[in-house]
Amino acid sequence: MRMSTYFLPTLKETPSEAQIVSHRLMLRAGMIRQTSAGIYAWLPLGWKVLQKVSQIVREEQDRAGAQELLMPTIQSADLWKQSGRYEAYGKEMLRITDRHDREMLFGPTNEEMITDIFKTFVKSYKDLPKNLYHIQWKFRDEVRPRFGIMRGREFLMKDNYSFDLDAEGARLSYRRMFLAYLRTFARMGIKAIPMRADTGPIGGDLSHEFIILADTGESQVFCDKAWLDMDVLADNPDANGDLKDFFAKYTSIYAATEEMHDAEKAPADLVTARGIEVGHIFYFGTKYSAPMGAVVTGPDGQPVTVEMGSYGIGVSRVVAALIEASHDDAGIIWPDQVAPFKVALINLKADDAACRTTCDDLYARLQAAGVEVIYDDRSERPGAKFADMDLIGIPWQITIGPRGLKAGTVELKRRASGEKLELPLEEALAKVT
Ligand SMILES: Nc1ncnc2c1ncn2[C@@H]1O[C@H](COS(=O)(=O)NC(=O)[C@@H](N)CS)[C@@H](O)[C@H]1O
Repeated sequence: MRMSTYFLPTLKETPSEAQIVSHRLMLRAGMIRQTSAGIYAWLPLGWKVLQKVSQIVREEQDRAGAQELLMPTIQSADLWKQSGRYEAYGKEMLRITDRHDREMLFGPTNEEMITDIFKTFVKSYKDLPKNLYHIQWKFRDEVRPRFGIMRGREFLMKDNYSFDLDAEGARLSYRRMFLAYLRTFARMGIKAIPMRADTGPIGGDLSHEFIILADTGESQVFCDKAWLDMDVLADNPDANGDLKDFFAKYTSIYAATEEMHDAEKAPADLVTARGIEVGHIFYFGTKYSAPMGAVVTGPDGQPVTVEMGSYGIGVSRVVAALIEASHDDAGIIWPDQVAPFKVALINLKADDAACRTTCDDLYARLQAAGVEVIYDDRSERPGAKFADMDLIGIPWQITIGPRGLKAGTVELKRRASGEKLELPLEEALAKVT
């Protein structure tokens, strides 16, 4: 992508309405545009990151045996009347009446809808377990949307729903999702700590929130210092096993949200911090399958009400949480795994023929090698180019200028460390491909 044509409306000033760093940087980096309270358009740079985050979520769901589908955003109120949540959900639910005066709503979550779909088609225990997910926009009419997309009203969520014959099976599904969540966030280059949590309006009696430690987090959390050095990707339990040892290990290291914190049980090495909830998983048994009649024929021929759980990740919130966890005064520092581009190619002198030819060739070679590159070919001052690339957080910068060309070198900079190397173009190319 060439900066001279890219729709990237970066801002020089810090928007006054932005109170936390991720909101400020997402606006300044031209990633989002508020269209109304708590509702945002995702501009090209932001959309690229959102898709990368979604793809890692998708890969780990598929790896855990979940199956992707897509449910609509608009739902019939009838489903919510069956489960008894229509009134209980309260003002956060956006209620709509269609032209035939049918009561509809913009879905804040999909337990009822997925249970209705499941029960229509699954009649026998032989078809269990099932774990179905989608990545879909949700609407929650938050009384005070704030912090940009961190607490929005329309937001992107990956939500799973598991169906099992009995509680033991449902707890295995829960452990499989627990592993998938630890892997998902670790693959994005962030540390999300699973904490025993309250179940709230979703319900049930077993629940964990996955919390990223960040000074601007909305929740107060407590955890054993051991969590800070944990490398879950080094742990590779047999995903087809019962995961009991794995689950016991990671739930025995103290971590609790404020509601669940118990000072008596806290370890000596206790970390108290602010946290951002990026995921929340629940086991809630027959809370929805009973009132909605999701029943299968059991092994003995008798009817069995299926046992369920649901598992959510705030995909759009993760983008903001990534920035909260990884930025500096110059701007965003994207982990390689989710960066919108891998290389920023900066031409210091756009009107210098030799620089332009060398940059155009390198741009073509990087693209041919499948490297995602953003090429600053504008006639801007060098300082403005460096500032923009630092702001939008591209992991590698390759800078080409007249002096370097004469010396036969380019400058390669690693955004995260700030380390700069002067080296031959071929060596720089080798480092980023
Ligand atoms: N207003 C919001 N803005 C952005 N993300 C949100 C918002 N509300 C919730 N989320 C994200 O969505 C995740 C799941 O939401 S939840 O309410 O905890 N769980 C559910 O809705 C379950 N149905 C999971 S399938 C949260 O962990 C959080 O990361």
